[in-house]
This record gives sequence, structure tokens and C-alpha cells, in this order.
Amino acid sequence: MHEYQWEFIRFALDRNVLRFGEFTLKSGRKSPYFFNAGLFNTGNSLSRLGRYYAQALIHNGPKDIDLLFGPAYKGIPLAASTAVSLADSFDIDLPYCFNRKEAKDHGEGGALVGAPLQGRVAIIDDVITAGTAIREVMQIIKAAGAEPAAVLVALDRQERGQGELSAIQEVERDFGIPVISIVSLDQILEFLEGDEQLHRFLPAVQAYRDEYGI
Ligand SMILES: O=P(O)(O)OC[C@H]1O[C@H](OP(=O)(O)OP(=O)(O)O)[C@H](O)[C@@H]1O
Ligand SMILES: O=C(O)c1cc(=O)[nH]c(=O)[nH]1
Repeated sequence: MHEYQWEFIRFALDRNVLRFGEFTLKSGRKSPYFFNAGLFNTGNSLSRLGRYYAQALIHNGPKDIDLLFGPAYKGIPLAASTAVSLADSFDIDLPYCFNRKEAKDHGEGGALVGAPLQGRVAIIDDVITAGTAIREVMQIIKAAGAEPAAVLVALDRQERGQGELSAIQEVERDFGIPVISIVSLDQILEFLEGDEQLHRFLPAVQAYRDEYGI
């Protein structure tokens, strides 16, 4: 694992974002670990997080991105902090937008907020598990006439999607775009192996991976 990945896992553990226990996921799967990006909840942690995403996009993403999109809800501050980091640290001023889960019927109305949803879009979200959320986002982008160009997530849980491939592999195959993650379950397992205090969670995470992993 790269040093920045080890640092990122330490950062997520310190903020209680990465936790071990028993959690029910959007897919209904019962997971022994959970990544709650909502707990990156201070200016400092969001600023640091935005830099991780911005670096991942610059180093591993396509060069010709026109817009960042943050899926409601947790993707919203992620896209915003990535946009700020790109501007502040890399002198790249990209527009960003996000959706509402319920369309608004007064004021400016509608389900989209921010810059017009157009051009080549990088989707900024927290995790991909079974891939349901990301497929919903693809529909929103296509309905607007824009073009999905990449997906960026903090954590690739490396779980099966609709078939035998991982949800991320299915997205790459079905939409022909790269999915970039800061860390994946492989690195979390490696971290657990090397950490005296967290080592005890390894068996449960490995058993979960045997059931749902690829
Ligand atoms: O790959 P999947 O199986 O779809 O699961 C992952 C998605 O589930 C969570 O979103 P959720 O819809 O719970 O929304 P939130 O951002 O409002 O917490 C998470 O933020 C991912 O977007
Ligand atoms: O699959 C999910 O619902 C899910 C997993 C996870 O680790 N974090 C999260 O916010 N959602």
C-alpha cells in the first residue's frame, strides 16, 4: 500500500469514519465494518479530505473533466471540497453541481443545484458497495444530456455487484469509464493485519469478504 493510503485509513479511523461492529448497508447486507463519510465533519477534516480526492483525480483520472457531480446526500460536501481543493492547491477551477433527493417545487425549483449538468462529468462519492447508488447517478447525468467520464470514491468495498464481478468492475464495463478509489478493502485488510489493536476485527471482515467479496 502507498503511504498516502495508510495515512488516509489512519485519518478515517481517527475521525471515527471507519468503524468496526455490525452495520446494515443500503443493499441489505450486514457488514462488520462501515465507512461513514458524514463524520468528516469539521473544516479541517473536509479540507484534508478534499485534497485526497483532488490528488486522486489529478493523478489517476482523465484530464478532460468539465464538471464535478456530488450525489445526495453525502456526495455533496465531497464534490464541494474537491472543487475547493482543485482551485486552491492546483489552480484548476472546475464547476460543480449536485442533486436533491426530492425535487423542489418552489423558488428556483428542480432536482439539481449548482452549475449546469453538462459536459464530461466526474462523480464524487464516498463508497461503492453493490453499485445501486452509482447507477442512479448515471441516469441523472444521462437524462441531462451530460457524459459520465469517471467516478471517484474514497473506499472501494470490493463487493459483488449484480453478477460475479465487483460492483466497480460492472460500472467500468457497463459505462466504459474508470472508477478511482483512494483505498479499497485490500488496504483496510492490510492495515488490520499490521495493527495490534485492530487485528481482532480481521476474522469478521475476512468472513464478510468471503461471502460478498470478489
Ligand atoms: O453501492 P451501493 O450498494 O448503492 O451503496 C453505497 C451507497 O450507499 C450510501 O448512500 P445512501 O443512499 O445511503 O445515501 P446518503 O449519501 O444519503 O447517506 C453511500 O453513500 C453510497 O452512495
Ligand atoms: O453500502 C452502504 O450502504 C454503505 C457502506 C459504507 O461503508 N458506508 C456507507 O455510507 N454506506
